[in-house]
Amino acid sequence: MKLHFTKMHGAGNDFVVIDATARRFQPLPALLARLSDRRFGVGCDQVLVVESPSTPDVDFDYRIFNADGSEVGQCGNGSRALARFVRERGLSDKNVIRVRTQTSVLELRHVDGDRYRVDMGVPQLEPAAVPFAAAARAERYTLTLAQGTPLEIGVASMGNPHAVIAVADVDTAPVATLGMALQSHPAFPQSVNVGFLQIVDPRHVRLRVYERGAGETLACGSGACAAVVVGRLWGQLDPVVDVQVRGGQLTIEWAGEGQPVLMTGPAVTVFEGDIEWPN
Ligand SMILES: N[C@H](CCC[C@H](N)C(=O)O)C(=O)O
Repeated sequence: MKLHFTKMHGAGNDFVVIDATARRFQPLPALLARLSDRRFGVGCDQVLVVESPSTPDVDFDYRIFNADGSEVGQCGNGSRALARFVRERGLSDKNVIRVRTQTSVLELRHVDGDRYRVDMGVPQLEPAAVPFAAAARAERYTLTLAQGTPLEIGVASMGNPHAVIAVADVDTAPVATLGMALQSHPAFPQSVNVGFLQIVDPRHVRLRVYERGAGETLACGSGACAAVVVGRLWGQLDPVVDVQVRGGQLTIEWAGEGQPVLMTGPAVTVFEGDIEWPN
């Protein structure tokens, strides 16, 4: 069987996108590995599957699989890629489309050129909703790492779990070391995406993210949203922030508690292809 796919990226966070609106896609582990593996397969951070809606309140269902095969409930950069994918393939004639993931309903729209805008929903800040083991909600938590080092973090969910660490310089931050340490920390029962946030000024930040199930990516949309939410809760960021990531730039807007986070950024189609796969 020939499986058609589209290779896309959002600020360097890259995806293999499958149109499963007309034909069901079976997310077999070996097939996901073939699509994700950068040497033995196509290669991407996440595989995105677009399906016909399971409920009338949305236009599409949207499944997200990390490079390690784990299925998750949010992918911000991926949602912009999905908006472009739907537009380019004429899967909808609407200007604003609603998509459902395992954990969220998102609203997507084309802005201009390569730029798309996503309503990422209201961030969840209660520890149990992340999930994160803490007695009560706080703006800052202190975790003790294996070697006894205390670490101060912010925590938020955008439909997927995020920890945010303030650093003086993202270029020298111990992204992989601390990222892996937090991902295996018992306080995060479903692991976590770990953001390293350098605040340049209240309107400009730099960010690197060590993602759950993918390692460090060149951009993480939900990570950029979580970092701005935490930075605003710390009283250090404006309502509109430009987030410089290694693969480009995202603009994140958050008016405050109880309000949705809006993310604007690029989505690019790189190429299309087919792989042979036994059906
Ligand atoms: N790259 C994605 C995040 C994927 C989420 C995944 N790493 C997880 O939650 O496990 C983004 O732009 O939001």
